[in-house]
Amino acid sequence: MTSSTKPTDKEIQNIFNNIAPIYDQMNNWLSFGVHHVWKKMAVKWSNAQPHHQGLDLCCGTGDLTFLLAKQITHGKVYGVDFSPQLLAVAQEKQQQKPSINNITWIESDVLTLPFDDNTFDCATMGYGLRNVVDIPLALQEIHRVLKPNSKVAILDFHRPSDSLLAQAQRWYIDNIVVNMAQYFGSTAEYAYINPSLDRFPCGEEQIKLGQKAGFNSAIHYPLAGGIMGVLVLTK
Ligand SMILES: C/C(=C\Cc1cc(O)c2ccccc2c1O)CCC[C@H](C)CCC[C@H](C)CCCC(C)C
Ligand SMILES: C[S@@+](CC[C@H](N)C(=O)[O-])C[C@H]1O[C@@H](n2cnc3c(N)ncnc32)[C@H](O)[C@@H]1O
Repeated sequence: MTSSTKPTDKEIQNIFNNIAPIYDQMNNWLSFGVHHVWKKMAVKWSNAQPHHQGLDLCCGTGDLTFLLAKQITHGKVYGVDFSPQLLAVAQEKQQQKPSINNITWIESDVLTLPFDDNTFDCATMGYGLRNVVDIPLALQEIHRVLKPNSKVAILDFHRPSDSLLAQAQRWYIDNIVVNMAQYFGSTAEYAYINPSLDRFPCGEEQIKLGQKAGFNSAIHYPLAGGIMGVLVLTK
């Protein structure tokens, strides 16, 4: 895989399996802990309520799944990911959280979700949409499994419209992020972020894709000056 070619499903899976042991620590260091705030905002925008059935797509090590589960005190939450190594970290983390007992972890590709139509009252996806090999299909699947009027909040990197900030973001990822990853022997895995962001549709395009997938409402909220964003889709 060269940095400009789009990786296959298997290559994406390998990237995340490889970085499982350092994934959480790197996110905390690189974002100075701020990714937890962005994740809380995504849960709020998903409109999760105590009796809901919730779904966290591309759940990885489960940060968003745990936040959803805290909000959904009387319902069930499903965390879905195709990386067994990241799911294992999520399950280890759950053992340190005995009060959270409403999560089911599922190893699956989010492009073929193992759920019936109209199952979920709310959903989240953190840093997943940019990584799936077929974004329109992922949005169609989310639309299929959500109940009518339910929301999904999709958090991901975004290129800011301010060109100086966009350059600073690119520099930060190519230098700080990749150099820190090099220390752990994971250069290639983190060097993949910038090209994946170059290919990722901007907020306006994401809104159109959401509408095309059948959602009644689509809003994109820029975060931190537009270096991140949350796409909120309502079925
Ligand atoms: C939450 C973070 C990363 C998630 C993440 C997403 C991916 O798609 C990956 C793919 C492959 C490997 C790893 C990942 C991955 O970890 C961390 C976000 C950190 C960002 C670089 C944002 C940092 C913002 C800071 C507040 C600094 C701002 C710097 C400025 C723009 C100069
Ligand atoms: C950057 S991580 C995000 C993890 C977590 N949601 C978070 O916010 O920290 C991206 C995740 O998407 C998962 N992923 C990518 N494509 C997927 C697919 N087609 N099906 C299931 N999981 C996928 C990866 O395994 C990885 O766990």
